[in-house]
Amino acid sequence: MTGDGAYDVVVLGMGPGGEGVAGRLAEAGLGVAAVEAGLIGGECAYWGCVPSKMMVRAADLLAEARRVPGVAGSVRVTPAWAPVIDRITGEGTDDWSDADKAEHFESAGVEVVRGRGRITGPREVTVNGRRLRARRGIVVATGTTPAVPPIDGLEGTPYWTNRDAVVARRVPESLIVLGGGPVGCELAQVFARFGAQVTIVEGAGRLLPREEPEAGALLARVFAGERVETRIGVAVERVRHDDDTGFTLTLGDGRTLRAEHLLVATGRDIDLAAIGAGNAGLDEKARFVEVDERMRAADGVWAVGDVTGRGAYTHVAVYQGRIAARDILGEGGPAADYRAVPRVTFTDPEVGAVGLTEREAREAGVEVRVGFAALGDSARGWIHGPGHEGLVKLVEDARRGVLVGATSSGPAGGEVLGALVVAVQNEIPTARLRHMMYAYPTFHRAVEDALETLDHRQPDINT
Ligand SMILES: Cc1cc2nc3c(=O)[nH]c(=O)nc-3n(C[C@H](O)[C@H](O)[C@H](O)COP(=O)(O)OP(=O)(O)OC[C@H]3O[C@@H](n4cnc5c(N)ncnc54)[C@H](O)[C@@H]3O)c2cc1C
Ligand SMILES: NC(=O)c1ccc[n+]([C@@H]2O[C@H](COP(=O)([O-])OP(=O)(O)OC[C@H]3O[C@@H](n4cnc5c(N)ncnc54)[C@H](O)[C@@H]3O)[C@@H](O)[C@H]2O)c1
Repeated sequence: MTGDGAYDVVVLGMGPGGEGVAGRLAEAGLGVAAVEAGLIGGECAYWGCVPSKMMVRAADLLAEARRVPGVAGSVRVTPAWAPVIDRITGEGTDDWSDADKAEHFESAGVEVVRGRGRITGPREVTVNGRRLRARRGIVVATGTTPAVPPIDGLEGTPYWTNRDAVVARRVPESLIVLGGGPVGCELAQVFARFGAQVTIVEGAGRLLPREEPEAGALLARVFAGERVETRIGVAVERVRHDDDTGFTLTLGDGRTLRAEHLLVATGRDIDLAAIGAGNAGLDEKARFVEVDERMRAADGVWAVGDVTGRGAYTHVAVYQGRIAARDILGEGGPAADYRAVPRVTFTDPEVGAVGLTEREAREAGVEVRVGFAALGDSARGWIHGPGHEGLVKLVEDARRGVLVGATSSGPAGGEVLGALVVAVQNEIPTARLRHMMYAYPTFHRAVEDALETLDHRQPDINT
């Protein structure tokens, strides 16, 4: 707090976005109040990325062990859920305690204010009746909550969201997953690999509908091989639950599905009215907080993270947090650039993607040329054997000769993506990418194979 009883900045919400801003500003000597209604670390640390990726890691180990026969002998695989949930409870989330994080921020000079904050005026946030004034401004970093579709009968049933899935003490015998986006696909495969009979119901025409169709099709094929059923392009009309039979879903095609549990993974909600956004001059009815390239949303208001709608990923929140902090400190530096937002769905195979899909590029008027390689056809894919499913797809702006998007799916799809992010972000000419060496026999050599299929123009390596 500064001498006049005000802070320099009030950060509302301490997920990955808010944490970054608060820490950086306090380090620079500003008086910072950080308001958190739940746990410092937000969705990512306690109910999202960290616990779900611990589950994914465990499930991947089981899958690898099951690939031993025919390649390296035999193993007996006996899945056990207790070590997974123990690891999440202990090492992963400290039993859902943020005491260490709070201490870290307090000792760095941030005043942590517990409670649900509401913007009550320009440069003012009220928490439990206490008014916090901010001389420079407020940073809105309030994230999202699970979206629950208005399906007849769903409300009031004991359905799961990601918050329930990551604390489940046992694996259900059967699970319906509503929504085949990243949350639905990752968790469906985890529970299936631990023995649940899983069915995904996805309203759109394919799994991961925001990604390339080839990626969704690949995942559906792999899931079919693991006995994960997928119902694509179908609506759920009604949900019923009773304690004996569990959940019964009536689908638009008249069929019914039954399972012990239902996981709702149909996206995320943002409620700007609930945080009093209108009192700071923001549009409370908007879907997201509109920000400029410096994360400014209004006079004395910055916003970072999921609430800005620029990609619901931790790395986006952290990136934006750095830019907002620099702006608040008057440090300048590069503005936000979203041409190469990387995204990885941690299924097996992983689905990594960056920039535009082929369709998005065409819709943006780009003269598109596409390159493609199947991982199974590559030397490494063949050597790898079971579990080698994957692909690389490149989207080139043919006029400029640069990549504007790429997808990399495979056992290390997210890691291979790194090179493609560098290429898209830095507009490295595809002619140059063709004349690099790609270590043999890596998965990333499939990028070279995909480049080969773009076309066979005489490359000009001096461009
Ligand atoms: C199951 C799952 C898995 C995911 N996996 C990944 C992944 O592998 N990689 C990845 O990049 N992203 C992943 N994500 C997305 C990632 O979790 C989010 O993008 C990230 O948490 C966004 O950070 P944030 O700071 O914007 O918001 P959040 O993490 O949502 O944090 C917002 C914070 O604000 C607090 N808050 C809200 N309103 C108020 C208020 N009025 N007053 C005080 N405090 C308030 C909340 O309690 C919360 O702590 C995953 C998400 C889910 C659900
Ligand atoms: N690995 C990662 O980086 C990772 C992992 C999980 C989540 N996330 C982030 O969290 C956010 C939320 O993930 P998500 O998967 O919940 O959301 P999403 O919006 O990405 O996907 C939700 C899916 O549910 C479908 N759907 C919506 N309503 C439906 C209905 N009534 N019936 C059937 N299907 C329906 C949609 O078509 C969509 O495919 C994502 O935007 C993602 O960025 C990231």
